[in-house]
Amino acid sequence: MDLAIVGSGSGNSLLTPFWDGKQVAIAESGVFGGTCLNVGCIPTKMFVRPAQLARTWQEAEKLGIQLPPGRADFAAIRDRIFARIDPISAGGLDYRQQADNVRLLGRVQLLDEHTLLTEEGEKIHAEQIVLAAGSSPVLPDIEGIDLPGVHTSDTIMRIEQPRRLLVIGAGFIACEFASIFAGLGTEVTQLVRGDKLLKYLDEEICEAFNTQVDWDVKLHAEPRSIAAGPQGLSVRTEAGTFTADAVLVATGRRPNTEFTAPAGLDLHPDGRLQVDQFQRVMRSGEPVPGLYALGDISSEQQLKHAANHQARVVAHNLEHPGDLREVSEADIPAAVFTHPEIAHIGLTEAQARAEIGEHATAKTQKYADTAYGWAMEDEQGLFKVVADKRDGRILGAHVLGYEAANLIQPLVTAMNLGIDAHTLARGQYWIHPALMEVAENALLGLEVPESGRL
Ligand SMILES: Cc1cc2nc3c(=O)[nH]c(=O)nc-3n(C[C@H](O)[C@H](O)[C@H](O)COP(=O)(O)OP(=O)(O)OC[C@H]3O[C@@H](n4cnc5c(N)ncnc54)[C@H](O)[C@@H]3O)c2cc1C
Ligand SMILES: NC(=O)c1ccc[n+]([C@@H]2O[C@H](COP(=O)([O-])OP(=O)(O)OC[C@H]3O[C@@H](n4cnc5c(N)ncnc54)[C@H](O)[C@@H]3O)[C@@H](O)[C@H]2O)c1
Repeated sequence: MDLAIVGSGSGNSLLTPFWDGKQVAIAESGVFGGTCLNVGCIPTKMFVRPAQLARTWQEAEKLGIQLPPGRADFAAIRDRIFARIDPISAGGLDYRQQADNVRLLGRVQLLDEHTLLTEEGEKIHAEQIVLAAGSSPVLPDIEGIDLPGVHTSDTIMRIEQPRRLLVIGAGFIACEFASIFAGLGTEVTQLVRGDKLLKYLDEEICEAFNTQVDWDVKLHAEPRSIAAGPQGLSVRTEAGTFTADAVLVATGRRPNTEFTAPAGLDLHPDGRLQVDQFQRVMRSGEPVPGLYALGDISSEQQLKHAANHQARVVAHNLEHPGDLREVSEADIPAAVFTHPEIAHIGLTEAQARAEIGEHATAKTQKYADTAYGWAMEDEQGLFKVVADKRDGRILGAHVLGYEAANLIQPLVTAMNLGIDAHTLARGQYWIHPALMEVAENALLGLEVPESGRL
């Protein structure tokens, strides 16, 4: 083989026309297409949109429009989503099966940098290998975790709508599903081990999010056990026992590295593979030529746009071993598609103050204080920018509210392309009275040097 790829998620995008006519193997132990397509970003966001629509009657009422509260047909939504997604996965698999030069394998082990071992005991030799095997949910080791009705993100989207749902965890996945099911009419109780949801956020945004969510949250409620009874599934915690028809466990994801154990590769303390700036996998502190990794198996941020960028770098490096390209060191933005929505990039205000002390400046602009915010009668939205007073360098941006994931993008552009805060604010026209003016106003509120632009 010229190339073997483990994982058909982001790994599947590596097969550019360069590989036509060369011998390639793709190993996939699960559903073709990986997490994002089948059980991750795409189906979740296809549930987020109807959950948002089901909530619009509340905003409409504020503006003088009486709409009936949204009533979701969960089964129809679920079936529509998977009727669209499942054929894409099946089509992707079929396309690879039809290709003369591609061999499809099931679960494999990595024996060394050139050898995979299939479950049937066949050794596959490849000149170059890419490890793109992703990550899997981590489950707490408690009694009842394997009861029917206890789900992870891998299964929760295919169930019948529960009347009551318990969500365990306080991260991205737990919050997004709590928001989806609450929007679609399920009674959601989120059980949180610590004292807040999404604790890694900028403090001000975190506090606003925690006070604005429209489902029930129980803090200091680490699960001890789960039991099935006549009323449903009961989760016992130090804050009491909670009962529902289904339980979602969203307590983190672990990189899938077990299959690489025979090859003795270097791991970070959090379990992901160590890679160098060219995405080459490390062993005994040295990069292994021709062995690459990308995506959740080696990324600090388990995000699809990070995996996609790394896949472009790896695709180049596989094709040009004598002209390796480095992965970008730019800050990676992220969004949490909850109600309210959140987006962020770079340093929080507290992190900036810890790094540069009094040189840090921050400005939070409320959506409510812009013209479009008046039109929306918005009471929730916040747009925060963190910068360095000395040169106006933008260090971070944190947005909470309507369309946060879209509204943050100019700040991502500025940070990635090195545009300072005043130049970003005054170096362009901002359409009036679009909601995007909230970013302009936040930028103009920072204590930063003027760029000379008016
Ligand atoms: C519920 C959920 C929502 C998400 N939402 C977002 C979002 O909105 N935005 C965002 O940016 N990110 C989101 N993510 C994260 C995103 O899905 C992942 O970062 C991304 O899909 C990782 O891609 P990957 O190519 O590394 O791995 P995957 O797409 O997981 O591909 C790895 C594949 O390798 C296979 N595999 C594993 N071991 C072996 C083996 N030994 N042999 C053969 N095959 C093997 C697996 O079956 C899997 O199909 C979400 C994740 C989840 C779970
Ligand atoms: N919109 C997005 O971009 C998006 C959406 C979903 C997932 N993701 C990616 O997937 C990754 C994994 O998401 P996640 O939410 O599973 O992980 P996470 O690490 O963000 O959150 C895990 C949560 O589980 C809690 N927890 C851990 N062990 C526990 C235990 N024993 N009992 C109770 N609580 C426990 C933690 O305190 C934390 O709140 C994210 O880091 C993110 O990169 C991204």
